[in-house]
Amino acid sequence: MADDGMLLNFSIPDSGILARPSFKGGNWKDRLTAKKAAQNWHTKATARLSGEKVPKKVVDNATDVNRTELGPRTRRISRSPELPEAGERPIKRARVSGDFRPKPTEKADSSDFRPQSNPTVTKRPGEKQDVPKGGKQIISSLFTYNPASTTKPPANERRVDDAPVEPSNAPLSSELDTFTSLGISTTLAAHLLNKMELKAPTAIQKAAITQLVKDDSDAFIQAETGSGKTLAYLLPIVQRLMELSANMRKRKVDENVQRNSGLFAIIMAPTRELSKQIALVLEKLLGCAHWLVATTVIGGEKKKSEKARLRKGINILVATPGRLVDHLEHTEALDVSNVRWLVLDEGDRLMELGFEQEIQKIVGALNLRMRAKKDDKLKIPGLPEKRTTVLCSATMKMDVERLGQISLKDAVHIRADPSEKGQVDNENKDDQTFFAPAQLKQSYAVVAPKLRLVSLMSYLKRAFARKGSVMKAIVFISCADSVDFHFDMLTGDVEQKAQKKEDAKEEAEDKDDDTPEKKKSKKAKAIEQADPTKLSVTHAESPILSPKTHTVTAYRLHGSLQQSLRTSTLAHFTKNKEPSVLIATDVASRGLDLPNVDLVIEFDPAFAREDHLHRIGRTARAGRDGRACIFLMPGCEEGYVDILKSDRKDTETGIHITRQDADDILNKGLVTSGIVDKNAYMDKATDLQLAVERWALASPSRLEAARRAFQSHVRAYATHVADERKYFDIKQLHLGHLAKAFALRERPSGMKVPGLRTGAGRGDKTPAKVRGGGAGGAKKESVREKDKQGAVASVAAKKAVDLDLPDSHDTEEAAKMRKAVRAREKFMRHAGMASEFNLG
Ligand SMILES: Nc1ncnc2c1ncn2[C@@H]1O[C@H](COP(=O)(O)OP(=O)(O)OP(=O)(O)O)[C@@H](O)[C@H]1O
Repeated sequence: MADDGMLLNFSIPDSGILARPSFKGGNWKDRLTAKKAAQNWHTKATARLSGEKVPKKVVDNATDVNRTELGPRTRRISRSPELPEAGERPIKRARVSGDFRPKPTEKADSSDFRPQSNPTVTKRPGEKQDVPKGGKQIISSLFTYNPASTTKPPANERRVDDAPVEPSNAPLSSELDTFTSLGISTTLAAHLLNKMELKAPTAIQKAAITQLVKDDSDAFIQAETGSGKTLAYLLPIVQRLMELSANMRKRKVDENVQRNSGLFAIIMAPTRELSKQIALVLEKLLGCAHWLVATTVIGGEKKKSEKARLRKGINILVATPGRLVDHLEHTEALDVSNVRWLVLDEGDRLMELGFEQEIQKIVGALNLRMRAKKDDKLKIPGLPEKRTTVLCSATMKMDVERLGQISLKDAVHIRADPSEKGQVDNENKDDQTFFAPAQLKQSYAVVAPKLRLVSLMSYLKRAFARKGSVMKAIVFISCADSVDFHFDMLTGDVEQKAQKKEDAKEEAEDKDDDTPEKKKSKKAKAIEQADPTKLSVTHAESPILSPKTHTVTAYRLHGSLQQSLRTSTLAHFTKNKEPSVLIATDVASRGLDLPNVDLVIEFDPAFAREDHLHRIGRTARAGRDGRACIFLMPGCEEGYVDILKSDRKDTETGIHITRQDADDILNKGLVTSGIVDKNAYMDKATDLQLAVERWALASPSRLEAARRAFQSHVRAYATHVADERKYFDIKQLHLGHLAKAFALRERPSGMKVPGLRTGAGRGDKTPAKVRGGGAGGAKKESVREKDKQGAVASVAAKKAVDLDLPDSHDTEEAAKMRKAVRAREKFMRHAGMASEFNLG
């Protein structure tokens, strides 16, 4: 080639072509990594240029640096020669929020938590993101580092769904078992059949009616949930009052019993909901004896209108104990001298809530006024001489015995023996336990803490996927804050379907004159307003649970809601004929008869076995089918299965209880049939989790609600009864993982919730993840001692969570609960049981 005289300028700067760049941007770790990597590359390149051999150590160092700083997923990048060019931004972490996808084959070999300094959460215009203190968020994989299950499902486990079981609480089927054969009048029996569609009595009704219609002895009725105990005591009372009326007519004393003839029966129940429910059944029953008048006196209602009703005259009264005492002391018109039937429904709960003193007062007042009336010439003819007291309770625990001592005398023990249905069973006095209905199909789900939220949603999505398969479900949660969080999440636009639609619409008609700032603030306001964290909203459509074909409505219920709201929520849920789910605390676990509940989910296990039986007893009532599932975490909680297996008495090895695992639940709930990728559920679950996290981060009030829910949940966890705390050991709880189930991306230790009491049971400085191991016996002991002291000091606070104490509304129940807590605390101090803050 000819030389055309061109000169090439190869002059190089003094610093040389391999100048070290200065690094800007990223955090200090990233800058250090990039600097070291570039340094290494520089050394190698200089060596190569000068024809030297590259020292092996340098190569290894580079790899090591990148391995330590960038984590295992970036190893491939660090080994490649694509090191940062001079002036380029350093290598970024591979896993960032938003584009994070778990690899099914991923091996857990580094820290699960990856702090993100710049989370790439999609921020909608106008949305605020409350980034935790220090700007760090933890976005961990759902499917790594989960604790392994300690138990294995038996290989040949029989599916309980397939096994036919005879219902244990159904009406009796023999032709001989009719209401009339028990001593109920044909008028009343006809009314039961025609107006209430009740053909035959249940076993406990048969036993109780037979006894109470003919005898004035006191009685203790014990039967399983949904077996018709309410009618078992109401029917004999109404029957006896109808007879009294007939007697008056016969003797020409009067036409009938009138409302001003006197108060003859008092029914006491521990909660307002239960009182109202009993009053409703009674009202239906009195449809055939309209001259008999019943009413309720319960806390939370207007005393003035109650007084007015009492003044007009009443024959049967349904009451909560506190309000009744109030009227006994302050309402002159309330004359109890004719009371001949006193029923204490849910006796164990009455005692648990600390109503002992009130009951003592009531029984004392009844005795006193009855005695005073004995010689009265105006006595009603046919009225029994003696008062019959009936105590209903599922269990015969110590406190029920105490209640019996206060109120009963030579009582007959009435229980329906499954072997001889309808018999009064006086033999089995030692049998103090009670069982779940036989036809109830039970299962347990072993779900790691991180997977709890997505598993619950997945479970519910599947349950409601087909209209008609599940019409009503109840999800039990340990505390009110957590109920609020889950309700808000289920009714929120988590997947932002509505938001996306609105955005598109707004973009299309973006003709208004608002400045961008104005638009932004409008949107932020709208997001805040749409937030259902306001307590006045107790039911709403659940977009996330509603399939395309139908709508699912979510409800919430807990003790911190105003009474009127609780009542209207329950009424709405009861009347709703469409699929619906009630998220509730134990306020809904006792006695409530909510029709057509097909499924009960114990998302948080109950604080005691009795409560668990009451909860699952909201389904499978009066012979109907029902399903119940309890969520347990891998580890010590799995031991609780033994307790669940003892739920029925008539099997030697315990009941069959089906096991479900999280992957199975996620697969069935999130993956549409036909998808062959067996790990597709992981992607779906991750997307769902991220959607919920983004939703929670999008509003400060939601984030605060999530934090509050998490902290209250942890406190409530510490209040399981002493006997069962080996299964629910707070020291085994992985708080970091659990926080993920509340859509939180921050370390539990740094979490601050305004207005929430500091951690009960341990000092604030105790590490978030409290584990037994580590620092040796002395330290462990001191932590335990601290726990103990904290526990005792805050016993009331713990119990407040346990009992779902309303914070601000000083309701009758709340006052009772506090009183009970104080009484127990005192008792425990005397008995030297300081560490036992939750007696079963
Ligand atoms: N003889 C009967 N035939 C059919 N259904 C009945 C009969 N008696 C009661 N029921 C129905 O059974 C359901 C449960 O009744 P109830 O609430 O009295 O049960 P319970 O034993 O008090 O339950 P819990 O222990 O949960 O309070 C109600 O819906 C009621 O209408």
